[in-house]
Amino acid sequence: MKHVLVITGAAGSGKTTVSNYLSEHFQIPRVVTHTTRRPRRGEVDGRDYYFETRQSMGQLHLLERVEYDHHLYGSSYEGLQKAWQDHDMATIVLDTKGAQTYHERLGEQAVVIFLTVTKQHALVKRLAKRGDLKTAVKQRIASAEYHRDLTLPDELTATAQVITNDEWEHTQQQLDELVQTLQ
Ligand SMILES: Nc1ncnc2c1ncn2[C@@H]1O[C@H](COP(=O)(O)OP(=O)(O)OP(=O)(O)O)[C@@H](O)[C@H]1O
Ligand SMILES: Nc1nc2c(ncn2[C@@H]2O[C@H](COP(=O)(O)O)[C@@H](O)[C@H]2O)c(=O)[nH]1
Repeated sequence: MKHVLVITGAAGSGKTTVSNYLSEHFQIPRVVTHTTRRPRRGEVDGRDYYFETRQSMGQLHLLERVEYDHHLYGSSYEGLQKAWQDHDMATIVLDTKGAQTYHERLGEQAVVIFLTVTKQHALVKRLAKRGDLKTAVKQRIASAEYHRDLTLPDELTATAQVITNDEWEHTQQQLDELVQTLQ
């Protein structure tokens, strides 16, 4: 059975870091999603996201679409099929609303990983350390979506793999174990 590892959690919890690790160490491809937000420093169109306008976003054939911190984000079934073409596993980085949609639509094929940290203030520190502009961090942590994504939705508590990403070595160990069980 093909699987998609749906990596979710609050901003700064380490979703992209986890996806990059799985790509580098296990060659698991990431589904590139679409957004109307502007690229951050170093982000590349087609690698990190497909950067869209509201108009071009409206023309896409999407599996799900959300509004997060005043911007649109969406992922397509075609993107998932493309990642699955040569691999039995793929990753996708989503907010918790998107993670619920994948759980509902794909059932057991969607393995949800919810990332959290013990101390919430670590998230803000990590966003600043990543180089995000102060104003962008302020806006992000003031958003309703940021607060919502600090908690795993009730619908996912029975099935999601919860990883407390305080110490990277421990996170890595849990990811290695998870990948082994799915291979
Ligand atoms: N266990 C960890 N310990 C310390 N720093 C970490 C850890 N995991 C990730 N980071 C760092 O935290 C920052 C945020 O990580 P990342 O970009 O992966 O978060 P994210 O959940 O994808 O955030 P966003 O939703 O805002 O895109 C990065 O600079 C990353 O290197
Ligand atoms: N439901 C979806 N969520 C998505 C998608 N692509 C990214 N995301 C999530 O949005 C927030 C904000 O991302 P950022 O890159 O601006 O920090 C974050 O939680 C992402 O995981 C998507 O296609 N659908």
